Amino acid sequence: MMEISSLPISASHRSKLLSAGYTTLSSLSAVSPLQLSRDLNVALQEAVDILKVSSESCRVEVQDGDVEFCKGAQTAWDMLSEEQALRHISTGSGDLDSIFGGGIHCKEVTEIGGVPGIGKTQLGIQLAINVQIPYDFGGLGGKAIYIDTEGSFMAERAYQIAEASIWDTFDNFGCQPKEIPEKLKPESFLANIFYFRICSYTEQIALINYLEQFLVEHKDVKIVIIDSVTFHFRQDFDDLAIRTRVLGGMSLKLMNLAKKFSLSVVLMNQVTTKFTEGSFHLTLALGDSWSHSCTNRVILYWNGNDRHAYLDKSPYLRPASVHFSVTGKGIRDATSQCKRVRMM
Ligand SMILES: Nc1ncnc2c1ncn2[C@@H]1O[C@H](COP(=O)(O)OP(=O)(O)OP(=O)(O)O)[C@@H](O)[C@H]1O
Repeated sequence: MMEISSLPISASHRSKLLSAGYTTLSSLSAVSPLQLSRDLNVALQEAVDILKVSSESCRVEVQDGDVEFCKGAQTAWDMLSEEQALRHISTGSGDLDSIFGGGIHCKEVTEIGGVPGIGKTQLGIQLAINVQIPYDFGGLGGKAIYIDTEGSFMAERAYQIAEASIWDTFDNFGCQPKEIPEKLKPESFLANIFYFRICSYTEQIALINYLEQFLVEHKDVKIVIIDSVTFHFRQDFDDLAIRTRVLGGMSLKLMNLAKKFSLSVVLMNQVTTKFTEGSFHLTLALGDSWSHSCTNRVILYWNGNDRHAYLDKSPYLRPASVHFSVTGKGIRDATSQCKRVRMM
């Protein structure tokens, strides 16, 4: 029977496992991440990572070529406890976080739709920064992948948002500027965003197929942002049936990655106008063919001069609408005074 000593994990995790009585891999097969994090007194994410390594090492050859995974059963109570213990990624606005149920959830695909200029890219950059807030300061201490299909990501803007986010986080904890650790500089935050510029739908499909390998090599990535997910599919695809099939496959892959790597996938999407019941409504680009692609969907829209967000789809939260703003510091609770015409 395989021993804990053969697991490719850190020496400190190995000794914590042994001290807590986990001596064989099979002793880990039925334990939930939450239970393990309590037993070992480590962060939930560390427990998830240990269990992932353990289940990978626990593959047994059953017959010629057949491989089976030894996995313990998980109860609904374990699932709920895990979900409650998982940290969410803050949008920078408490109000906006509230309609997502406390921020953007890991293990889920969240779609954010809106008209040009409403702030989708700003929100994407903010999330790529906020996912890096250290664990001790209420964040995930993760890294980000930013897949830019439109060329709208601005590194200079990311620097500004990082500076403000670092300052606000430490300020909330009553820290003085000199107490901010050296490694928590905007430069380091930018260095933790893996940026991919995509210029066609074939590049996008190829990158999504490659993502799993990249994530295996970069396990600390906790968010993948695609801005915007449908841009090249709207521009370059003529055959609608094939487009629907390709998009369906892509969204399934993204959902699986979110679950497997316990990370959040955020898909930015354009909205278009649709004429129904005698009036124009805003609908997400690619409409019905794309409607099952995400777990949660939020639509950003103008209401007079104000930016609002509407929770359009969620498996467990009721529809809600909040006011938010885009400021020099990034996404914040509403204060915006900018002038716009009503669009929804
Ligand atoms: N430094 C800043 N200070 C305040 N507001 C800003 C700043 N930078 C950008 N904005 C606001 O964000 C808007 C642009 O938002 P963003 O690029 O995120 O829109 P978008 O929804 O991604 O649009 P598109 O679909 O065209 O990419 C600007 O019009 C401006 O109102």
